[in-house]
Amino acid sequence: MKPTIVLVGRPNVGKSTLFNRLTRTRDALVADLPGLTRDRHYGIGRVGERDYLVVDTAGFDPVAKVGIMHEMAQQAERAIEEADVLLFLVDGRTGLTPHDEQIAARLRRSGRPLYLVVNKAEGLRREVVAAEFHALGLGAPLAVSATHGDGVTQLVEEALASFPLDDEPAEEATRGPRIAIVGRPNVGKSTLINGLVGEERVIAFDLPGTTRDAIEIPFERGGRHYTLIDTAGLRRRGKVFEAVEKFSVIKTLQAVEQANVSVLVLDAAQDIADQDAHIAGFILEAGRALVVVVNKWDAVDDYRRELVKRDIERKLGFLSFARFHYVSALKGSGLSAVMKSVDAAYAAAMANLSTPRLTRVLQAAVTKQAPPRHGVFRPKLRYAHQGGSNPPIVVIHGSALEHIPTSYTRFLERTFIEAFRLKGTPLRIQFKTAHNPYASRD
Ligand SMILES: Nc1nc2c(ncn2[C@@H]2O[C@H](COP(=O)(O)OP(=O)(O)OP(=O)(O)O)[C@@H](O)[C@H]2O)c(=O)[nH]1
Ligand SMILES: Nc1nc2c(ncn2[C@@H]2O[C@H](COP(=O)(O)OP(=O)(O)OP(=O)(O)O)[C@@H](O)[C@H]2O)c(=O)[nH]1
Repeated sequence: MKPTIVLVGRPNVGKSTLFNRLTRTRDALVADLPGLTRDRHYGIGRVGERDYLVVDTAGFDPVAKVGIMHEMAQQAERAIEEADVLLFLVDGRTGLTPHDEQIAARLRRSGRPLYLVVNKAEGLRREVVAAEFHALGLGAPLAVSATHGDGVTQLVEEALASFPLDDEPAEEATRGPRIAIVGRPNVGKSTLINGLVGEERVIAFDLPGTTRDAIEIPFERGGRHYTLIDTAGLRRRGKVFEAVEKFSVIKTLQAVEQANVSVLVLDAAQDIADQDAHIAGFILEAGRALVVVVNKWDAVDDYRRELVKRDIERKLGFLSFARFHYVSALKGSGLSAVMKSVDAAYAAAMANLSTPRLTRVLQAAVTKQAPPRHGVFRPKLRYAHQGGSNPPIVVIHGSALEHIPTSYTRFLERTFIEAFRLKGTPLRIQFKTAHNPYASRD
């Protein structure tokens, strides 16, 4: 499982700037998708060999007792409790403040691994920085500059040193698709899980009370094996599952990461909210196969149904790669079709794409529509092979490929998805340019 880094600190110390730097490598993957707004607080990142989730607790105001600020404060509190590593940011230019000391006291109480990060340290002398912040009693501060990037790689390496590098889920360990059922509070996730699992055979269900890893529930349906990745601490009472924890964004994201297929549950009785879009965006960023379930279809009339469909089109247009189902988890209607789409999305995410066929499809695409010329450069796409699964990665070799515009990359993605019938999964394209400075000129 990818470790979760949580950024905490008073306003203006540079949390968002550090967050952006820590997640930047991933931005390019999901750039320019119509309708997609990135969640500025939750992201995936990679520095060197290290993959991680990163959470920015910006706006964290522990004094708010009601309303949206209170909600945010609660999620921040949860993030602190669920962090694998806390990075406590202070401002090297303004020095230590009483507010820093209050936050430090709160973080110490959490008992989570904690690193003191002195930001805006470009041009500052290490000894000065160390002396100033030593008083916090949090050990030697790590000096960084979020804007310039100084010290950020060392910071990540040091903070994550104790976590194992390899976090690919062991494919052999479970049979069949690993499914994460996600969505904001009250959309009907537990009801859906019961509809899918409750009546069927649950192969083994133990409660590893202390483990912080997501819990897995293997089950069988229609003679096929699946594993459910739990997001809410499910407990079984008789035949039904109950969620015993409140909604947690971090658990949701970790479950998505660990799954092959995410089932995003939406509530037809309510408008699509930012939080729906953010979870959807995260699934896309993680490259996970997706099935969208619009739940509570029984509770809405035809007029509302039309509105919902239009609302989805407008706000979740970037999910057009996924299949949508309009169901009633409560009445159990539409669930078999959901599972069919889960199977199809899983097959697409794990598909083997042969090199000769990929190359043929690539060449046909280029014949149909050549990549645009960029100044004196005309990108040349020569051959393609598969570079990974879940999501499928297509590696394209050629020259001057760095000049290929995003729109053309999207065209290639669509072409591969159609040719290999990969409905339900995002697909990634990586370009590898041969290092011959003349090869690309014509
Ligand atoms: N000199 C310098 N300025 C920085 C650095 N990192 C951030 N800043 C500046 O500090 C200011 C605050 O940065 P933010 O990233 O918005 O701070 P924040 O902690 O997210 O603030 P809130 O969203 O209010 O919690 C901005 O003007 C940044 O440009 C740094 O490494 N060096
Ligand atoms: N009419 C209707 N109500 C439903 C349906 N599915 C769930 N509900 C109701 O919606 C409410 C929330 O359902 P839950 O399954 O607890 O939702 P959840 O997403 O697990 O909620 P959290 O555990 O808070 O995240 C309950 O009152 C359900 O009975 C449905 O298909 N139709």
